[in-house]
Parts: sequence; structure tokens; C-alpha cells
Amino acid sequence: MRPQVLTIAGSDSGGGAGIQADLKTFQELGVFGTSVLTAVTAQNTRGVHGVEAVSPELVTQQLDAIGSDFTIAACKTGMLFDAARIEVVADGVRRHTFNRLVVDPVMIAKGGASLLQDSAVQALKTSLLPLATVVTPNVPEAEVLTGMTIRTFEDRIKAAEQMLAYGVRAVILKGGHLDGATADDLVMTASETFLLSAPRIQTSDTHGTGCTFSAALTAELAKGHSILEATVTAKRFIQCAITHGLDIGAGHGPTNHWAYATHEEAGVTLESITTNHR
Ligand SMILES: Nc1ncnc2c1ncn2[C@@H]1O[C@H](COP(=O)(O)OP(=O)(O)OP(=O)(O)O)[C@@H](O)[C@H]1O
Ligand SMILES: Cc1ncc(COP(=O)(O)O)c(N)n1
Repeated sequence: MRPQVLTIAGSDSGGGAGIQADLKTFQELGVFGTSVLTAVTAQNTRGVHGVEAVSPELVTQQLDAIGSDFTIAACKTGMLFDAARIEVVADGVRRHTFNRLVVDPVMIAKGGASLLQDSAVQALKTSLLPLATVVTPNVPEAEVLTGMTIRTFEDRIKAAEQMLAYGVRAVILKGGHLDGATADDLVMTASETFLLSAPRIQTSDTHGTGCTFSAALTAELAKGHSILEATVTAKRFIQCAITHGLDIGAGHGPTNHWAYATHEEAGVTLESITTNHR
């Protein structure tokens, strides 16, 4: 039987991020995707033009419809909109024992639109992160989650340590927003810290990179791979998707979800940098 997976996220009408990016990624990686919508955005490559949240009751109904019928091997969250949706999502994840949980703490879209209310950050930290297997913040999201300013490599290590203390099993602090010849993601578990690197692609077509990366990670966890194995495959998937962009739309274009199946990926490395003594 195909592994069944779930994404709990917002809809991106433009198809490059959100639920749409997640389902395309699941399909490409051979797992059966289901979805719980938390919000609907009117969005294209130029930006977010409207947002409406799905009621907490309907979010719960969707979670119960999935949880009562499917065997969810892994699950991810994306745009959660506000504290009320976070609480019902955390409740559903707990009740249905969705055990392998990837939390992508989506806060702000590439174009600058807010996808999570400021007042929801505390709920994310206290209700959802303790249930998470992996949390995948970018640098601005990690700054909000930790209250730290992240500039140096040491800052990234300290921030990842702080997020690990929120109860997650692994932190992937993504480096897409930083400069440099490589896009480096810091991967920290209780026992070890790694640097996951790939050549940085010069492109503005990076809409939905975080969604796609976390969906690939979820698909690989669902197949029973370890967190590290799943992380490396997810990086390969997103590297191919960014490298072979589709040139769609006039703004930040989507990535190519087909590319992983049809192109060789080059240059992803995983280097162990420290052994953590906890
Ligand atoms: N230009 C790039 N070249 C290569 N890899 C990149 C590039 N931009 C981002 N990445 C990689 O894509 C993955 C997603 O990271 P990113 O920091 O873009 O997430 P994000 O900001 O949450 O994405 P989004 O909010 O757009 O969905 C990471 O592995 C990151 O290193
Ligand atoms: C529904 C939804 N979820 C997530 C994102 C983040 O993606 P990006 O930062 O690339 O805009 C988005 N734009 N829309």
C-alpha cells in the first residue's frame, strides 16, 4: 500500500506554494496526499491579494474525516493563520496520533504578506512544536520563534538549540534567505549538528521553496526513512526544483516539481559539524 500523508496548510491559488505545492511534491515522491485547508489565499507569483480563513470547526471536521479513515504515516503543517487554528490543529494531531509531524512555521509570504497573526507565535511554540518531529524555519521565522537576532553562524547554532528545547526532535534552520555561493541549512538533533549544503541558484523563482522542501521531507519520513535521510532527499528535491525553474508568471515564479524525477541533481552535501553533548 502507498504511504498516506497529510498536509495542513493554506491554499495558494497560484499553485506554487501552500497545499498545491505540497500535493504536487507528495505525488512526485510516490505517496498518497490528503489535505486539511486552514485558509484560502487569492495569490499569484506577484503576491497575496486576499486571505480568508476556514472556520476552526471546519478545520476540525477535515482533521476528523482524515483521521477516522486514513492511516497517516506522516503529516506537515504550513500556513495556519492564527492561534485558534493552531489550537484545533494541535488537538487533531494529538487525538489522531499523527506521529511524524513536520512543522513549517510559515509566517510571511515572499511578497511580504502576513500568513500568521503575530499573536499566534506563542500557540505555535507551546501547543504545536512539542508535538513536532522536525521544525523547518527560515532565518526570519527562527528570529521570531527565538526572539534572537540571527547574523553569525554561532547565532544560528544558538537559535537551533533554543528551538530544540521547545520539544522538537530536530531543527532545520534554512539558509535560503542568507547570501553566499551555497544555500546552507543547519540540521540539529539532540545528538549531532550538520550542515546541509547545495550550490545557490541565482533566480527569483523561489515561490514555495519552503513548502516544497517540507513536503518532500514529510513524504520521505512517511516511507520510514530516518530524519537525516529524509532531509537529504528533501534538499535534493528542492535543489532540482529550483535549478530547473519553469519561468511561470511575472513575479516570484514557482519551482519545478517534476524536475527531481527527470534530472540529475548535483552538489548536495551533508557534513557533520559537531557532536552535541546533552
Ligand atoms: N536560491 C536558492 N538556491 C538553492 N537553494 C535555495 C535557494 N533558495 C532557497 N533554497 C533552499 O530551499 C529550501 C527552502 O528554504 P527557504 O529558506 O527558501 O525557505 P522559506 O523561506 O521558508 O521558503 P518559502 O517561504 O518561499 O516557502 C532550503 O533548503 C534552502 O536552502
Ligand atoms: C498558502 C501559502 N502558504 C505558504 C506560502 C509561503 O510561500 P512563499 O514564502 O514562497 O510565498 C504562501 N505564499 N502561501
